[in-house]
Amino acid sequence: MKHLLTIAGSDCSGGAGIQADLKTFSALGNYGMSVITAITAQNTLGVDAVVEIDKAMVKAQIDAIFKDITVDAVKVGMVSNSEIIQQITSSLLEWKPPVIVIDPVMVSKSGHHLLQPEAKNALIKNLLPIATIVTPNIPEAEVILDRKITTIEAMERAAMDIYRLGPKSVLVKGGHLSGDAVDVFFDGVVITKLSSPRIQKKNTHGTGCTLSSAIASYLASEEDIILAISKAKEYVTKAIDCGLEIGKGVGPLHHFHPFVSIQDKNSKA
Ligand SMILES: Nc1ncnc2c1ncn2[C@@H]1O[C@H](COP(=O)(O)OP(=O)(O)OP(=O)(O)O)[C@@H](O)[C@H]1O
Ligand SMILES: Cc1ncc(COP(=O)(O)O)c(N)n1
Repeated sequence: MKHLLTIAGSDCSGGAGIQADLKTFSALGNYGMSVITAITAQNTLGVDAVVEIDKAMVKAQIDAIFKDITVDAVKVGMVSNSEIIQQITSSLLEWKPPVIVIDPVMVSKSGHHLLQPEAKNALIKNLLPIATIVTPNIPEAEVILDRKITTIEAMERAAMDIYRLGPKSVLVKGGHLSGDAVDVFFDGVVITKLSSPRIQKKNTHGTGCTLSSAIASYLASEEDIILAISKAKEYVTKAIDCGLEIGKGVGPLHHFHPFVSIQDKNSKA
């Protein structure tokens, strides 16, 4: 069992953020821990309110974990503002976890800004360079590079250009294009495309959070990075396929234990 830490925002409705991350860590057999950067009041319909946590409290949470417990991998999600970003960066540089997955969360599926506009540069200058892998979706890659991305070829160029900003590798996620769900990975040498059939289901709240947490889980187990991403994509694909009809809007994914078949889980859902 590996020790996984998520540094992210809380989603009280349980579909995204810290809650999705912890469910993913557990489903993949790991011990999950959390540092909360913001509390959101949200549900399957949208985000009603956000309270950011003071950077001193973010630091205190990180220190409390690292001075006591070995951390095998960290996933960073919603980070809100530049003060919190700078704090997380300096804390991670101090404690040096072996794996850092950065999911540069900017806007919720429902359209609410989760990263303040002033924080974009801090995210690019501070957090991206310490990432083992950064996992932008297409709208996030567009904000990072300040240009439109509408094709898989443009995703490939985007992965290479984001790599130049300093992360060890980049995965540009294709959930926002049409056709097959194709993600593009670049490790500085080779482009690898990972494709899965697009599932025509509406309950996809928290797909990005789930994928990045699953990547962190598999990297903690020292999987080869392409194998880790492939396994994580397989996990998120199954979780979308079993998405739950909970709430009146875009419902959450179903986090299931890999040893339990989807059919068993469906009959219980
Ligand atoms: N309908 C779908 N069918 C199959 N795979 C999907 C679908 N939607 C997204 N994916 C996959 O889910 C993963 C997350 O991608 P996506 O682009 O949705 O991230 P995201 O926008 O950051 O998610 P979110 O903001 O909902 O957390 C990727 O591997 C993507 O290819
Ligand atoms: C706390 C938090 N973190 C991340 C997301 C992104 O997830 P989605 O794009 O599915 O809304 C979210 N809605 N809330």
